Amino acid sequence: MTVEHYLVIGAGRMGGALLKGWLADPVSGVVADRLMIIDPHPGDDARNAITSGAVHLDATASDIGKKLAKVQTILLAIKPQGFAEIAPIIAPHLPQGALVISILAGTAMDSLRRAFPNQHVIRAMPNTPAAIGAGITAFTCDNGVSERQQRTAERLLKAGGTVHAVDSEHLIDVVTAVSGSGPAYVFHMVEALEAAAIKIGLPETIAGDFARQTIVGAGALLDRSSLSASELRQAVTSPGGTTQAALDVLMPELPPIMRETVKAALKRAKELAEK
Ligand SMILES: NC(=O)C1=CN([C@@H]2O[C@H](COP(=O)(O)OP(=O)(O)OC[C@H]3O[C@@H](n4cnc5c(N)ncnc54)[C@H](OP(=O)(O)O)[C@@H]3O)[C@@H](O)[C@H]2O)C=CC1
Ligand SMILES: O=C(O)[C@@H]1CCC=N1
Repeated sequence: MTVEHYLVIGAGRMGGALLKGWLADPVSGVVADRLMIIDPHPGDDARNAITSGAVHLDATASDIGKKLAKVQTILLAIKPQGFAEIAPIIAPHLPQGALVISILAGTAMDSLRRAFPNQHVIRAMPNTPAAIGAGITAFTCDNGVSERQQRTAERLLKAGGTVHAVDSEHLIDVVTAVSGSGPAYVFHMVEALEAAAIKIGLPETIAGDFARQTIVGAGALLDRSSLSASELRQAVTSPGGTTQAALDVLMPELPPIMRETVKAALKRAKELAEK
């Protein structure tokens, strides 16, 4: 059986979250001493992995080709803006037929294919809850990705939570706007609830706690309950009560704002693809 070697290019917040998830999950098949990291300033999770035996590589070192000769699977997790600079430095040293999994928002399959002409490419869109196995990821395969490579990608992405294969690249951009960026929408809701709580008189010392735990508790209930979000909302809402009064304000406003929110993210993904 071939022993798989993995490379992470860009181990900041998202690359770090994923590699932390891999190392915590034996099913991922990734162990520290078969993991290589290229990142001039790796984040905390990657630094911990390096302490545990992962190899920190310098992409410009003269022996980089020798070091990368055994790599079969590469996670590309740099900022989209850095892609044009780093891809030509690394691609010539990657083994022919290796799998490149890109999580770059808006970087099109076409650009990835051109940058890695001798490799096979998967575009995936995870989210930061992957760091605790509670993420959701969509991925799509380019032509030429083998079934074994698709299984490898699913195994790696599943260490971060739920995984869905989608058959169009456009859906990766759509998912980016929904779940990729989505945790930020929820965190902003906590910020807004905290600010509103202070405004109506909750002391600043405890307002953050009440706002945060409201979202944490509601999320956990949503996770564990068999009821839909709509049914759980109705369970809070007594006819003629306080929640009804609140939702009379919120419900007409939030759906159009949410629509504009995801549309702005999708538009930006398409703009990034044109750069
Ligand atoms: N954050 C998120 O929620 C999600 C992000 N993504 C995608 O993941 C990618 C990374 O985002 P995120 O983790 O937030 O960004 P970060 O900035 O946290 O991570 C990127 C890392 O890449 C490093 N880096 C910069 N230049 C190079 C280089 N030439 N070679 C190797 N590494 C380099 C950065 O170092 P330095 O800090 O020194 O620049 C940094 O550590 C993006 O493409 C984004 O679209 C996808 C889904 C969700
Ligand atoms: O903001 C971004 O562009 C990335 C993609 C999804 C989440 N963060």
